[in-house]
Amino acid sequence: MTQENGEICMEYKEFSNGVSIPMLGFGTYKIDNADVPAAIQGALDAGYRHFDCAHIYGNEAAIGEAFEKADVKREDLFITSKVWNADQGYDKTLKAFEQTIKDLQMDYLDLYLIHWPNEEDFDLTLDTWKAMETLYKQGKVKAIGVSNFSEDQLKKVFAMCKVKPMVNQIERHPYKVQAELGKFDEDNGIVNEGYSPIGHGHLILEDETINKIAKNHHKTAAQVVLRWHIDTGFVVFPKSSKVARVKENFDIFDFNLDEDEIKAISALDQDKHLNY
Ligand SMILES: NC(=O)C1=CN([C@@H]2O[C@H](COP(=O)(O)OP(=O)(O)OC[C@H]3O[C@@H](n4cnc5c(N)ncnc54)[C@H](OP(=O)(O)O)[C@@H]3O)[C@@H](O)[C@H]2O)C=CC1
Ligand SMILES: O=C1CO[C@H](CO)[C@@H](O)[C@@H]1O
Repeated sequence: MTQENGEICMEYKEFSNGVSIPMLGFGTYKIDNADVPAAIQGALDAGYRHFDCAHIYGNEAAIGEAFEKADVKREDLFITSKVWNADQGYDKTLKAFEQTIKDLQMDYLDLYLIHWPNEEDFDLTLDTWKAMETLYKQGKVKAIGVSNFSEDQLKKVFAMCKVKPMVNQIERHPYKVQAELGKFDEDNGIVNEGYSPIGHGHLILEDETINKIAKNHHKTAAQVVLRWHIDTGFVVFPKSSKVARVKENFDIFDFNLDEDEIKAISALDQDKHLNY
């Protein structure tokens, strides 16, 4: 669905509880505190309203400060954060959440995620999920989900949960298409989010096939890759500290890829991890 939001053109995806998320957001990993004010203002000016944050990124307080100073209403923003590995467990998660909303200067989050599963002690992760459910029931978060979870780990959550995860945020780009897990998520009513959507700045933007398609559309390789994500149902949030790129990455709502182009990009899959 495309919506005209004043001047802003955006596509949205709906969670199983009816809450909708803008399919294009802004990633905040590796944005230095000193660069946060300009980055957040630049992203707002370009039209972004969805911001992907995390306690471990070390910049939530600076991001909160930037929103406080910006001319934007809280209800117009979609804010995600994630509970870090060291904060897993029921009580620690509730405490970590309070720290995150204090840093962000907000009284609720739109989406809260478990950042990583604990593979050695998955019971701890299941306790963490119980805390996510508590936050959801208390109305402190509009939606809850996970990140970096496999199909097996999701099945273990399904077996104990009262509220199913609404999101799985996973590494995803043309060299790591995640077809199987993406389909599993979709079949189970979980919205897919793709992190490092342009390969964390590695390789993807030099790819010959992608550049050929980009040339045909008079678009850049980054724009074509972001369009591919959205056309294949993934929510994305590229990061850039450069104003021109922040704008370029948002300028993807005036074209679509045809079926052959989508197939050609998906065929580039090498199951290659690029988030290094
Ligand atoms: N859940 C998880 O475990 C993880 C979640 N994430 C989330 O995903 C977000 C995005 O992923 P990230 O790893 O940052 O990688 P991205 O795929 O967004 O790539 C970011 C890199 O690409 C460069 N770049 C951005 N736009 C362009 C462009 N148009 N042309 C050329 N280069 C460009 C940036 O450089 P420059 O800034 O210099 O422009 C930066 O080096 C993160 O910020 C974070 O919010 C990321 C990793 C793990
Ligand atoms: O989101 C991410 C980026 O930062 C973290 C580490 O600092 C990663 O582990 C994580 O996946």
